[in-house]
This record gives sequence, structure tokens and C-alpha cells, in this order.
Amino acid sequence: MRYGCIADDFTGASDLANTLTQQGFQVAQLLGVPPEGVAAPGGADALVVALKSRTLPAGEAVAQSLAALHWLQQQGCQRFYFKYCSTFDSTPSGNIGPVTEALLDALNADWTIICPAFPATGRTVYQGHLFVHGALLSDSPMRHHPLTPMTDANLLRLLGAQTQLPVGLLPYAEVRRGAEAAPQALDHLARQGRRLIVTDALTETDLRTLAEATQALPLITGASGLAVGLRPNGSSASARALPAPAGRRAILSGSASAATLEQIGRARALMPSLKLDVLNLADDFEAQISSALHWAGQQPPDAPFLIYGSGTPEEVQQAQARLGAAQAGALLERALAVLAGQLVAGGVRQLIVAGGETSAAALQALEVQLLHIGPEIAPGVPWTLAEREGEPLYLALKSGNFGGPDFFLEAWKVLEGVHSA
Ligand SMILES: Nc1ncnc2c1ncn2[C@@H]1O[C@H](COP(=O)(O)OP(=O)(O)O)[C@@H](O)[C@H]1O
Ligand SMILES: O=C(O)[C@@H](O)C(=O)COP(=O)(O)O
Repeated sequence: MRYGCIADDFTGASDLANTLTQQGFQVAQLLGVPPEGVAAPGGADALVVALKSRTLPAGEAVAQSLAALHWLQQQGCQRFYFKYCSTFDSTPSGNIGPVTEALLDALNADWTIICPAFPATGRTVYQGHLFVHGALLSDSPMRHHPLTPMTDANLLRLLGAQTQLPVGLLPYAEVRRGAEAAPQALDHLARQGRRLIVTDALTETDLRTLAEATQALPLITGASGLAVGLRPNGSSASARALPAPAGRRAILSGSASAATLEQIGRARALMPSLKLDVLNLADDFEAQISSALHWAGQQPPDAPFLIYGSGTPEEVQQAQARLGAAQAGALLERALAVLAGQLVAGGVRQLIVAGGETSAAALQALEVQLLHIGPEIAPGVPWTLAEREGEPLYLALKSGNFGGPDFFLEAWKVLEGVHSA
């Protein structure tokens, strides 16, 4: 059986692709919905379509997700996984509720689970409330996110604002009873008419229970944690031979998440770095880009360098007050996307991009369509391999709040371990 996965952003897609790879799946990550008539790579038993749909108006997110579903069905996928953020990043009007509803309808399915827990990165769900490293989501740095500030940790209330579908809760007491008891409790909720069932989960054992209890459902939804309970039907995929890394190394960051800001702080002390000012970009985009490219050209060719626009919550607020939240975000994304294109054209072959929206913008500019999953750098962040103009390009798409403080310094060491030709 082939799994078809739809992810609402690019970092989230590589996060899920990474977890599936670790479970033994042979995974292909597609960037955007491939055009009609383009087939998935043979041999892949899990396909992950990465969308940039998290912050779109709900109707557009639904349309893109249904197009992805349609393509995945054409590729022979029979079970589906809607991947959203482990911090439930969404706007008040969507898109997790409306997309799940549309996928359920398209698959003629009655109900599914809502499972954002991802214990490997500190995300747990208890009594329907989402915690980040032990703090309620609404007390975590996610309350300051530039595009999707999360100020409520109650998943039932968040979903209730996004969809009319009846929402229920599978509480921890039921999950803890294991895979033999949980299906009964889920069925009971479904018979009461609950169509979106939020599932408590604190550990990977809980996630395995939930994956097993829902194995007959055509659609499951969650962060990538739930995938620890999935197994490919055939024998496990053997590791793909990867080319030895070559070329220049660069980091581009548009993530203003707390973990990224700390990672930038550490990296700045040890590698050349350049900060882009969003307000300067608004005043003279072309001049800012050419001066950043000039700066990059002057850095030592054998060491990584960092270009970032990531602002503190105060800086983000300032830029948003002048430009508007969506416009400020889009401007910085466009700048980093142009830089990604120019830097790769100039010889960068190992590139880290921090930020989900930022990664999507950068990869769209690079016109990359397919990623193979390489070694894991940190939970939820693998190195991936793309081919561009016949040459290998290593890419790491780092979710805002993933990775330890030295991520930007240590990620390269993981690639140094790749020696095969
Ligand atoms: N200084 C800033 N001013 C305004 N917007 C910013 C600033 N820094 C980052 N942003 C915007 O915040 C958004 C961050 O989203 P994203 O790239 O998905 O990062 P994350 O993975 O941390 O969520 C992007 O649209 C980015 O352009
Ligand atoms: O599930 C997660 O937390 C990530 O896979 C993810 O989706 C993060 O999104 P960004 O923080 O916007 O990169």
C-alpha cells in the first residue's frame, strides 16, 4: 500500500518525510502538486506533497489540498495523512479544520483523529491542550509568531473556530489503555457523531497506540509524531547512496521563532553573518539584494555564512506596523528567495533554509520539484538531496522551533559523514 501525505508547509513536509524514512518507508517529497501526467518516482511507498498552504485563505488551502489528494490518488495511494504543525499553526479562520473536512468528504470518510503531539520535540497533548516543552502553547514563544500567533492551547476550541464539524476528545485515560481498548473508545465517540477527534498523547508509545487504533481509517491527521506508528507493507527501504557533498555552504533564515533566534545568536559568533532589515528592503529592494550578494561573494569560499532577516518580536512588530503583517513577511520571503536563487547560481551546493514559509519561497525560486531524504540532523530536520541542472544540491529545511542551539554550526558535520559517490 502506498501512503499519500499532504503537508501544509515545506519544513513540515521534510519533517514527516524524515519520520517515515526512519520507519523504513522509501519516501519521495514533492514540492507543490506535480502537473497532471507527471508520475511519482517508482519504488516510493510514501509520497509527501509539500504545499505552502498554512496561511492562505481557507478556500485556497482547501483547493490546493484537494488537488494534492487527487494527484496522490492517481499515483495509487490508498491511505492519506494530512500533516500540519506540531504547534497547530493556523489562522483563526483555518486551515486545519477546513482542509481536514474537505479531505474527509472527498474520501467519503466519517471521522478522523487530530494528533499534533510530537514528543521528540517536546510537543504533548493532555486533556485536549497542547504543550510545548511543558508550557501551554499559549505561554510558549509561539504566541509571538509573525503570521500565526498561537494564543490558545485548547485544541477543541481552536478547531471549533475553524470548522462546524463536531469535535471530540479521546482523553489520556483511554489512550493509555493501549491499542486493544482505544479503538472501542474512538468508535464510541464516532457513533456519537464526533468527526474530528482530538487525541491526547504524551509519549511515542501513545502515538503507536493511536496509529494502530486508526489503521483502518482512510485519513489520519497530525504532526509527524504519529508516523512513528506506521510501517511500510514491504521490506524496509535500503539507504539511498548519496553523493559526497561539495560546493559552498550557506544559511538563509526568515524564521523569527525563538529557537532560530538562539541558533542565529550562536552562529553569528563563529561565522560571517549579514542581517537584512525588512524596512530597508521595503525602501530599496534591489540595492539591498545586490549589496547582500556582494557581501556573500567576499566571504571565504570554504566556510559557511549566514544571511538572515529574522527579527525579535519587537522588530517584527515594528516592520508589521509599517508594512502590514502579510506584506512584511512576504517581502522578506521574496528577498531570501531571490538570494537562494543567486547563491545557488553562484556555487552554493549545501544550503540550510530556516523557516517553513521561507523554505517554500526559496525552493519555489530554485524550481526544485523533488527531494530525497538524507541523514537526520535533529528531530524533524533531515538533510535532503535535490538535483538541479544535473548537479546535486543539499538542502536542509529547518522548522522554526526545531534544532538545538548549535544547529547552524553542527548541521554540516552530519553531511561530512556522507562519503559514497
Ligand atoms: N523581522 C521581520 N519582520 C517581519 N516579518 C518577519 C521578520 N522576520 C521574519 N518574518 C516573517 O515571519 C515569517 C516566519 O515564518 P516561517 O518562515 O514559516 O518561519 P517559522 O518556521 O519560524 O514559522 C515569514 O513570513 C518571515 O518573512
Ligand atoms: O510539526 C512541526 O512542528 C513542523 O514540522 C512544522 O510544521 C513547523 O513549521 P514551521 O515552524 O513554520 O517551520
